[in-house]
Amino acid sequence: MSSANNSDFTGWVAHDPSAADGNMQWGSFQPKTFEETDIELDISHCGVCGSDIHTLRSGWGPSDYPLVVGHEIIGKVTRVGKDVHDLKIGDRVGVGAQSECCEACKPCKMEQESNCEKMTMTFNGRHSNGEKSYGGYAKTWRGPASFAIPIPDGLPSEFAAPLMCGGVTVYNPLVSYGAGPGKRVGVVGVGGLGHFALLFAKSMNCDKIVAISRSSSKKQDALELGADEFIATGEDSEWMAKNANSLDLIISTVSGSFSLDSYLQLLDVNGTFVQLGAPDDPLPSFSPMGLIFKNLKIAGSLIGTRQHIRDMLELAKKTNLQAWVQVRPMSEANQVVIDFEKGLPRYRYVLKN
Ligand SMILES: NC(=O)c1ccc[n+]([C@@H]2O[C@H](COP(=O)([O-])OP(=O)(O)OC[C@H]3O[C@@H](n4cnc5c(N)ncnc54)[C@H](O)[C@@H]3O)[C@@H](O)[C@H]2O)c1
Ligand SMILES: [Zn+2]
Repeated sequence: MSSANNSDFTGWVAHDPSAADGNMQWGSFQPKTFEETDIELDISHCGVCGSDIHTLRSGWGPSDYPLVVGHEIIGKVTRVGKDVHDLKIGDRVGVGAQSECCEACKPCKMEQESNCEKMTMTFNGRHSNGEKSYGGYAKTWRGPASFAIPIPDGLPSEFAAPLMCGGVTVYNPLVSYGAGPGKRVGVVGVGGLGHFALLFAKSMNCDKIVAISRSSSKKQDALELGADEFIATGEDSEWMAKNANSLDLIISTVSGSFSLDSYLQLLDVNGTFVQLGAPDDPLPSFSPMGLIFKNLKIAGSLIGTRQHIRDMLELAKKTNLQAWVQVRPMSEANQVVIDFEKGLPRYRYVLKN
């Protein structure tokens, strides 16, 4: 690993889509200009999210290379701009998938800033000053203090890191769609987001939690994570009929293509299907009949607000949430990306400096 000059930061730089095959280069990159509303972090941990991989391979359209991914960042504050009043050097904070908002658009005024019309994504985005945003597969992070959330004492950094994106992305729709007593919740896709959805649905005391996966290889894990039942869609051709009308809310974390029709059959009257996974390609068409006859709703949801993050961190601390993380050295990031693509994480890799 070579050292960088004073003005540059050092991290895993992706130069083209081959980065997703484990071809990121350790080297220097130019962070945004330091402004008085900014902080710098000495990064201790960064979770590995499916969105990192989509972006590395330009799956959502051409990425803005060179880039540094990673938006589940935990670090200690090492520098504070003059206009930052609520953070100080030494504080332990987290930065998730969003690192800036405009404060002026309709969603921002509704305190729904995670849907800001001009939002800055933590990597592969642009700050309000026009400069590129760089993520957490690095030594140092620089950006606005306004999206750095203090981590409650007692919550380990390796658990806090993946909560910053993976955790809040499922926490938001679970809360927004009333997960809790009286609700039967299905979770499709038992990966990073999915495992958090099972853990949180359990801590919210839902009536029934059902994990839905293609094979039964994760059945035992899902039951330990809080599922009451498990459906292996690839192993039982009768799964839709057997489980029809059995759920009120489905949280789909599926990152690839899937048939919406089949999952809608599992919803009971007035049920809601929330899509969180963001496949590279559009989904196959579906029949509106399934929606119409049961008054179903299809929703999407993007990460969560700062208040969601704060509330979630408190819940995680209060319930002693045990995320299933595998801590790997930052130096192994390329191998970690390869392993992620193979579907090996159980259930979230966290890079540690
Ligand atoms: N909406 C948001 O704000 C938001 C935030 C973070 C991540 N995401 C997206 O969510 C998705 C999941 O992210 P992750 O970090 O949990 O990834 P992950 O790879 O850990 O989990 C995805 C899971 O879906 C499973 N899966 C894939 N295709 C499937 C199918 N057809 N049927 C059933 N299961 C299937 C995979 O095996 C895997 O277990 C990604 O697309 C990511 O970009 C969205
Ligand atoms: Zn993410």
